Amino acid sequence: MPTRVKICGITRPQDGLAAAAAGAHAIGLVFHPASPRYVTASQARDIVAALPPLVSVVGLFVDAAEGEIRDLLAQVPLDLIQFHGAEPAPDCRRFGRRYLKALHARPGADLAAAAAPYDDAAGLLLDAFVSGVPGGSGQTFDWAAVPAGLPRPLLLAGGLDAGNVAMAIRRLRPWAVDVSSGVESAPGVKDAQKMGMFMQAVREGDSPHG
Ligand SMILES: O=C(O)c1ccccc1N[C@@H]1O[C@H](COP(=O)(O)O)[C@@H](O)[C@H]1O
Repeated sequence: MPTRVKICGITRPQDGLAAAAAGAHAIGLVFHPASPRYVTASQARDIVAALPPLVSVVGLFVDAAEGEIRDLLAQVPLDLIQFHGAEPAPDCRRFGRRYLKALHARPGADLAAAAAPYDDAAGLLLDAFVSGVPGGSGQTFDWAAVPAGLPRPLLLAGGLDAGNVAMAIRRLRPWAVDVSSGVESAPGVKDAQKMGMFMQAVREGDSPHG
């Protein structure tokens, strides 16, 4: 099965289109105001409207208030919600939507234990832990910390780029990889060439001859 790719932190319709043209299966929209990739509901709607069909749209929140998330869900057609903070499982479930739960690979963390409560998640996304930065840090983490038997499909994130993603895929065989800063020319501005090179590297990681 080819590794799925989510390109996160799309802020402009042309970047969403370029991600889809490069072959991304999903794009991520960041609804965390402190992020350089933050988009409003209106910007998000414009990005979604420009996308071709069959590209999934993931809305990313970091410890957002329930009302804020409900408000967004009413305004923007999202396929999945990504919870990228310290949201407990009941808070992720209460919207009745498919969700991804991000877990941060703090040194020494027991990721299998951290994952256990999210047994109804559509997927578990593992990202680097960087103090004070919830995500989009461009930092990798020690892939040896990834547990063998996660209860849900693994989405690998954290500092991926065209130079390391093939190695990550060969080593961990994740269901999907998720990239943000590794395919940018500046924070929040995606680079079509880097996205193309990333997709090519994913194919190399998937290839038995790679
Ligand atoms: O992208 C962001 O700005 C962001 C902000 C807050 C939480 C999560 C965020 N992005 C997620 O972080 C991972 C890793 O990013 P990177 O590739 O290391 O830059 C990314 O895949 C997003 O899902």
